[in-house]
Amino acid sequence: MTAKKIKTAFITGISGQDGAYLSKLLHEKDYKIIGITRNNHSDSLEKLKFFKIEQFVIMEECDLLDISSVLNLVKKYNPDEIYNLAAQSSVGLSFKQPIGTINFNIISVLNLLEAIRLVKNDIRFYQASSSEMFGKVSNLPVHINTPMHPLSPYAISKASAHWIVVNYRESYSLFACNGVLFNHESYLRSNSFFVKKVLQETVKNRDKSDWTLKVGNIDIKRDFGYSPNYVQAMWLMLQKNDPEDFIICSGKSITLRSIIEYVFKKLNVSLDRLVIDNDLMRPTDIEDIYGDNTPAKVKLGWDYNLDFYEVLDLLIEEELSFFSKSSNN
Ligand SMILES: C[C@H]1O[C@H](OP(=O)(O)OP(=O)(O)OC[C@H]2O[C@@H](n3cnc4c(=O)[nH]c(N)nc43)[C@H](O)[C@@H]2O)[C@@H](O)[C@@H](O)C1=O
Repeated sequence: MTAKKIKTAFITGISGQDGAYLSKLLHEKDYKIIGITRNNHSDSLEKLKFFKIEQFVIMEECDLLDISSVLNLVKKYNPDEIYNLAAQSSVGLSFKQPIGTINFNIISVLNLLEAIRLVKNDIRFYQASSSEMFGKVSNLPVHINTPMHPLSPYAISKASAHWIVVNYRESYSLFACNGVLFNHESYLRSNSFFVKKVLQETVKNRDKSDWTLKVGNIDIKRDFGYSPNYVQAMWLMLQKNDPEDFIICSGKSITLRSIIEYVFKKLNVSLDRLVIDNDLMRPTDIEDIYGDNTPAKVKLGWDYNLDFYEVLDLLIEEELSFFSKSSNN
């Protein structure tokens, strides 16, 4: 009997929410995981520590804007798969730092694809593409071929990176594909994002008499899902016989206001605590967006049927439980 080959995977952006859930998944599948971060600070390991898997990940510091560093790393480990999750991922920040966002989110992808092309062209490449690139859509649900009208520097950077991946696939026959993920949340989401901010602030401050929740435009709609399930789709995409781009979403949009109302009601918080702050509004924002996940379900066998209110129930429970643990310490 031949021994099963251990696969090696690079995960760029391993310190984020998806990096942690994907590491957990690949660890369960016996991968050798190389985690790539911009700087090897101890806080890069925080989310891996949450799952107690930090000792199973080899961490490497690498500036993805520097092609020599990327080439050296690919030569050193000869990975089978690269999951590119690294990005300046905040849409809001991209309005303040458009050049940095566009520069990093495009050149890092080009460098990784060039390294694959030059060093080992059978490495399978996953790009974290984003629903933001569709922007101002006139027909819903969004499909993979829906025309793009990006509404932010972040969205422009993700649209460019998306087409670079398609171009490398078509020009050099690389196994490179885009997972176009819609908003997806979890306990490990950074608190600069809307859902985590609402949950964390409300759980932490609900008993304080002078606390208010300040938010921007909440009369818009988004298609929200659950991160642990979305990273499964990333892995499934790289196990297919042929590379293909997929929309990964729940298929339904809900208003941000309804999320706040739901969380406040569950936690017995009065809506008087809600304050709309114009400083938190973006120059442009998507009014409503949701996608069609049928191809992912049919062709990848991706299983997703969660309603976002079910996800919220789970997240509220987790937030309450970790908050009470941290207050008791
Ligand atoms: C798919 C996409 O998903 C994420 O991008 P995002 O949609 O910008 O995520 P968010 O949670 O920051 O905003 C969601 C919505 O909520 C509105 N909003 C209102 N009030 C606040 C507020 O107070 N804070 C924030 N952050 N947003 C607010 C805000 O204007 C926006 O319409 C990233 O993963 C990104 O990398 C990605 O690819």
